[in-house]
Amino acid sequence: MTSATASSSEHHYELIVIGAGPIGEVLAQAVAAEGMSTAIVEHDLVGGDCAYYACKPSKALLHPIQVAHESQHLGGVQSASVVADDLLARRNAQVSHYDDSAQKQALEESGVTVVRGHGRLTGEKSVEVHASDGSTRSLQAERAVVITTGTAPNIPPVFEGIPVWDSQDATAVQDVPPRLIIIGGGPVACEAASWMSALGSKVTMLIREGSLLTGFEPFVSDILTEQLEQSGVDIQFYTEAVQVRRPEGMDQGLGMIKGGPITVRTASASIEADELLLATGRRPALDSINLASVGLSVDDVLEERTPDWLHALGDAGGKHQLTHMGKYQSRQFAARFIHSAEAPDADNTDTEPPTPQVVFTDPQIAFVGLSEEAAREAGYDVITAEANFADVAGAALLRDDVVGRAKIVVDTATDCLIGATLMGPETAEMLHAATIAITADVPVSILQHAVPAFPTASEVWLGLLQQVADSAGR
Ligand SMILES: Cc1cc2nc3c(=O)[nH]c(=O)nc-3n(C[C@H](O)[C@H](O)[C@H](O)COP(=O)(O)OP(=O)(O)OC[C@H]3O[C@@H](n4cnc5c(N)ncnc54)[C@H](O)[C@@H]3O)c2cc1C
Ligand SMILES: NC(=O)c1ccc[n+]([C@@H]2O[C@H](COP(=O)([O-])OP(=O)(O)OC[C@H]3O[C@@H](n4cnc5c(N)ncnc54)[C@H](O)[C@@H]3O)[C@@H](O)[C@H]2O)c1
Repeated sequence: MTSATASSSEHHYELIVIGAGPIGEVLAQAVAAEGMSTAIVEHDLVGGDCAYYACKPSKALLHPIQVAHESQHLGGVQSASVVADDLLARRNAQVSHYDDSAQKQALEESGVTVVRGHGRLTGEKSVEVHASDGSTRSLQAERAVVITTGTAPNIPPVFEGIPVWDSQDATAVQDVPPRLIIIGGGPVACEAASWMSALGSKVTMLIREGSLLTGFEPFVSDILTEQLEQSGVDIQFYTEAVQVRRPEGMDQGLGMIKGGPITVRTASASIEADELLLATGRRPALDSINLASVGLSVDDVLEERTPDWLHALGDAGGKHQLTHMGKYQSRQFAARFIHSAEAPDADNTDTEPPTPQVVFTDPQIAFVGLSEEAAREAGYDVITAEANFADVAGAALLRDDVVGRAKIVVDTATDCLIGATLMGPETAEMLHAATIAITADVPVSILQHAVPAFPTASEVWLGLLQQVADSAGR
């Protein structure tokens, strides 16, 4: 067992982690649990964006909305409706009213030293922490420094300098704007359109491309567009902002409307709203950690041209922007760090596991592995199968009017699943079956003997697997 050593001006740890989001926390806790001295540096809330400004508050808002929707499509119950103030109160409770003391305490109880302040590199294995009270603390790593600083929003040039909402404001919404423009069609835009519309905003989505959720199976966009439009969202594809004006813009705090009306001019129209949410993606937050002090650029980190002692994991590493995938990276890294005397490579895994993702819209969109298009682009020869959830007895019992579709992608060379999309009722909880099938390389001929219980939505697998068997001539 080793412990932190401190001289009057410098504190030594085996591992220093910059950024206490879920990825940094998982790594620091795993290493500290082995008795290795570990410090984690955080300049905002311990728990990171995920806990306070992203995953947790967004799902805290979306789940009651989903329950209300379901009850409106279920005979035999008096349907529930969303009560805006109560919904925001639930969100506040789920983010502990933006108080991280319990999360900080949990980290400290697991043996991690939490250092509050902005961390930046000052040289090899050296980190300087600037606290909000103006004090500075120097930390020295014996073995490694890991950057887990998450992401910062992408701001297209036309929006630069104009006060508007980013995803943090949307998840922390306090003031509900009567009219909201959302720029973008990714998961942030689609989920935020769902909760802002349920809270009472008239939402207009402006999307540069011709679909929502690019990269997912094409039917996902078709179904989701119809569902969002039915709930009152106006969706305009192939539409880009060319000019933006907000004469009385001012930042009034997180989740508050940032001033007077905002006007967006597109190629064909001018649209006015009370707020605008930029959901145009996020990039690794590597700009303010002084990489130059160790002779590195942002690209060096993203392309893994870093010295042995320096690594970036989670969103900051640039491979995924999903909590569960970052936490997986942390567990893998921690195992190698604990068992090797040297600092391990960040990416020393034999194979990259399939990536699952759930977008918590109504219906839920659960996706793992490769879409058909991505599989073909990667050179696979594939068989695909599709089925509607409305044709599955177990799904039809969950909701009176079932909307949704499932698709699987099978590699003909191995007869194994390489991708699955389940868009329908309660599919978030069904996804792991597909993830296990892909990870374990279970052939379709075996999967056909995994019998789903009746009457559940999982019976969708029966039709999908039979179609693949038929196509393969079995
Ligand atoms: C609205 C929204 C909803 C999302 N929903 C989901 C979801 O449902 N499921 C999912 O898997 N993913 C979701 N994501 C993505 C998910 O939030 C990220 O993948 C996840 O937060 C990454 O964790 P992280 O630890 O890498 O970074 P973060 O959670 O961003 O944490 C990084 C931490 O580092 C701190 N930090 C940064 N720089 C410094 C510095 N120099 N010094 C000290 N501290 C620093 C930050 O303050 C922050 O606390 C969502 C994202 C958004 C925007
Ligand atoms: N449930 C979930 O798993 C979940 C929920 C929210 C966010 N996330 C993750 O967080 C990350 C950020 O999400 P996101 O939706 O912001 O990013 P994204 O990259 O998935 O989508 C960004 C959208 O903005 C558009 N865009 C980008 N630049 C633009 C520009 N200059 N002008 C107009 N449009 C532009 C893109 O075309 C796209 O539609 C993603 O990796 C996402 O997977 C996950």
